[in-house]
Amino acid sequence: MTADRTVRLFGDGSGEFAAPAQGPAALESTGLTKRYRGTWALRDCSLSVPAGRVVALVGPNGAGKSTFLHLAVGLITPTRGSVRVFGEPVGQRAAALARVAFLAQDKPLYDGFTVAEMLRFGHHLNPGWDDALARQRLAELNIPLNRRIGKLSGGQQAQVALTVAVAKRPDLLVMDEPLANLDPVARHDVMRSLMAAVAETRMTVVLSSHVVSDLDGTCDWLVVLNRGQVQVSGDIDELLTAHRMLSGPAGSADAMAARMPVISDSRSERQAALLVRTGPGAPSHDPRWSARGVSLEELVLAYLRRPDATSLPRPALTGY
Ligand SMILES: Nc1ncnc2c1ncn2[C@@H]1O[C@H](COP(=O)(O)OP(=O)(O)OP(=O)(O)O)[C@@H](O)[C@H]1O
Repeated sequence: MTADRTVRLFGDGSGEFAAPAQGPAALESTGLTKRYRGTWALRDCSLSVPAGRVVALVGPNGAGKSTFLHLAVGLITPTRGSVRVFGEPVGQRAAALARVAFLAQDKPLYDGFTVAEMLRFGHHLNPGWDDALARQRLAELNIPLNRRIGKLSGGQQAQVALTVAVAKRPDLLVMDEPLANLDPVARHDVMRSLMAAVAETRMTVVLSSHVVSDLDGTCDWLVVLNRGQVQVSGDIDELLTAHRMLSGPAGSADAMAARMPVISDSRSERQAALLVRTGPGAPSHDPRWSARGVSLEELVLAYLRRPDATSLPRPALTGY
């Protein structure tokens, strides 16, 4: 028996990752499918997010992000498949949802309440409420308790909504577009205060966003949803390590592209740039070609432009 129960399945150059196998996943979906009348909002989504991660759920409009998050917190029921939170099936046991806080796209605040009244409301509804944490956060943010929610700026409202969610002391915090409608400074402030809360509470966070650059440097796990399907799920550092941008003569681009999975391929008359997935089994480079690392944004955009390309974990083998 090895101490690390993760079994690495690298070796064939496919660049696919083994899923970590320690403890129950914070969030796990199996064949998750949701159909609204004629629309398949989500199709056969299987993924697993380890506990303690900060997960970026990205995808274009209509990709199924909100549907996935609503299924994960039991607000809607799947057409097929299932979701588990810390090993407990969502929808069958209240225990799963007691550990979850959900921040919906339209922030769940009451404009007519003062901030203090909002805290009292949160306290009343949540047995695990941490009032000291809520008040400390709001004091640090200089948000007055006697101000009506409707009179706060958009950024302050987002901070109050985040504070209410964090004060529930969830093990899993799920947020649907928490940065939508915020200016760049407010987006940065909300992410910074989210990271402070994560450092303090060690909760797992899943947040959706359109703006990948907002998530870069703060999230450590990436899920890309596209057209209702999971295209990418994995540790961001591992994903970045496993992808390279290759540049070289267009004349030998076909030969290079045949060697490894190409996620994006852009060519001019003389030059070619290939974003590829490499792996330990990948062949060494042709000296006429140069390679560089990719940014998270480049990686996400490349996959979104190639809906048929995937980078998903293989099943982890435990106990061997
Ligand atoms: N209640 C509903 N009834 C019918 N169709 C729906 C419903 N909710 C979502 N859909 C459809 O399901 C698909 C996925 O929608 P969803 O809102 O989950 O995507 P999204 O990635 O969150 O999009 P956005 O980034 O625009 O918020 C879309 O085609 C949408 O029109």
